[in-house]
Amino acid sequence: MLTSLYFKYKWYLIFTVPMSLLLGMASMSVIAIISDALGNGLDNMQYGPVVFFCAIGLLFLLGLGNELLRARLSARVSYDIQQRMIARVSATSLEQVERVGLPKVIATMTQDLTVAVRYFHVLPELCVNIAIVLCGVAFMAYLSLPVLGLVAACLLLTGVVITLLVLGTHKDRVSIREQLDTVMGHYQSLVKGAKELTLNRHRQRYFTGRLTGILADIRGRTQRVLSLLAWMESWGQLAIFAILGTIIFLASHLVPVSGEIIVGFVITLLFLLEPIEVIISHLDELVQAKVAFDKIDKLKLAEAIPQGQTDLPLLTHSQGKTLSLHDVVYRYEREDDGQVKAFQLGPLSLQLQPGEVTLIIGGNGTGKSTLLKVICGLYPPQSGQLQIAGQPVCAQNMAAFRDHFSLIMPDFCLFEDVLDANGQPCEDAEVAAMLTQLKLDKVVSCKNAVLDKLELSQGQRKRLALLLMYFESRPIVLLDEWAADQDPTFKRIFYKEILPSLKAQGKTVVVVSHDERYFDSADKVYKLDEGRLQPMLTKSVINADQSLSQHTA
Ligand SMILES: Nc1ncnc2c1ncn2[C@@H]1O[C@H](COP(=O)(O)OP(=O)(O)OP(=O)(O)O)[C@@H](O)[C@H]1O
Repeated sequence: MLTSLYFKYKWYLIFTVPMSLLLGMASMSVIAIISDALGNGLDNMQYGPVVFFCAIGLLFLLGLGNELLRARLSARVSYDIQQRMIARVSATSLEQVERVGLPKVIATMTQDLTVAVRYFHVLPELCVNIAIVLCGVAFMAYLSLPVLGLVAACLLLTGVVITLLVLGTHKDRVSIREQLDTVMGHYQSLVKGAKELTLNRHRQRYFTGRLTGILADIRGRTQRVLSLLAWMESWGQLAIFAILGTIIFLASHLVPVSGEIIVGFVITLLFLLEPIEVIISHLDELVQAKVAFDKIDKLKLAEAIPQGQTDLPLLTHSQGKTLSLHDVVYRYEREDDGQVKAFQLGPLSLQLQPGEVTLIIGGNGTGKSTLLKVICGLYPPQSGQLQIAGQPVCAQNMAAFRDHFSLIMPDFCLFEDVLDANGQPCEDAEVAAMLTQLKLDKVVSCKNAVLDKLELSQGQRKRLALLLMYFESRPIVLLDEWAADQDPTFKRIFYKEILPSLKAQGKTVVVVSHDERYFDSADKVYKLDEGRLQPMLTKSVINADQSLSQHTA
């Protein structure tokens, strides 16, 4: 990401270099005038007050221009980095987000972005201060090359020590940042597991003990980093004062030099004290920002939403087009203590028709949820093929393919905005009517297409998810154990009214369920066993079979 930002903002950065040099030269010209006045006395000085005020006027304009440029660059980069991150997280496959894990993504979105944004704020200021120091060195070279030789030797030594100290902080900075991912995960558990931890003090002690152990390690490393920074700053100050002492007390004994030149050196070095301190502190910020950029890159987020997506025809009942899976395989693989643990779904083939309700049953961990994610393209199959209306689904048309689906999983996320099929806000009156049908009108209302309350019971939240799905109006509906949290009355309404209504609208409906009582609501029932799919006979088929055989007898 850092390289692409350099590239995008190259003109700002390139422009910063001459601006910084001009600013450095203007600063030095002011110092030269002051040193001339102090060294030669007011009667013998070469430059008058007019030159001085012109020089500080130029310094003001260049300084202001540079700060305005920096503010513009910094604000733009900050906006750009955050927008890129949102686009990249949205474009990243579910598989990759699951592989990385929520704590790492959150740590990066909150911690790394803030630090990374500072990089382009600090870089121009670093440039300016380096330019000032270089101009200061050039001015000192003009005053006396032999004395500069003394100064340069001390400055070089200081620079080497400071660089070594900065590099010394890098390892600890990386380690602190790595541990922050774990801390973020623990913070989540602390909030999510508040009930369990409050009820079990042993677990709470064990848990907080582990967390504080990590925090103690971070504390130790932070202390080491801050100590190194303190060394750096003190060393920088000491070096400047040592150089001043060398010039004042030793220079005239070592090389032939006048009092005015010594005054010039002293004033320049005192002036350079602040730029040198700024450079030292900014070097540390750059190290931190580099660690943050590396961390962002490590998430392996997608670069952007893939371009050149082709559209697929939406499935409708009248077209009678089918969604089919042909010898599809999806495999999870995880390494545990050097052993590869895997779960494989398929190879399986399945045909889903508009206006049909298909029920998937099976024990825990047999692959039902995985199958739904494969059907809707959240997990692209590793082999085999998905087809819709006879058209193969591939990477290029995957986004258009996913537009066919509404999915409600047990860990669904409820959004407060009610949007229609085109992503536009829905009419409040229509939403209110639907809330009444779902028996939610007493607890939730909708204003400007925004639901006013999401803190509800799990069964009620699932009804709201159904409401959002209804307005999205997608042709294929996938419901994973939706009815599991409903009371008996609403369970019956779901199987006997809602599913038939979806069917009548020509939707392709796939329901994962353990509700044996309602298997006859489905047109087809399949059982998953260890990732293998087997068709089952439904009651309605059995009844139809029986009545047919009675009729023929
Ligand atoms: N993200 C993942 N990474 C690795 N393995 C996973 C992942 N998600 C699920 N699995 C494994 O895949 C298998 C099938 O999981 P899945 O969630 O599809 O089962 P399920 O039939 O829906 O179970 P349940 O009825 O309990 O919801 C399980 O053995 C599970 O451990």
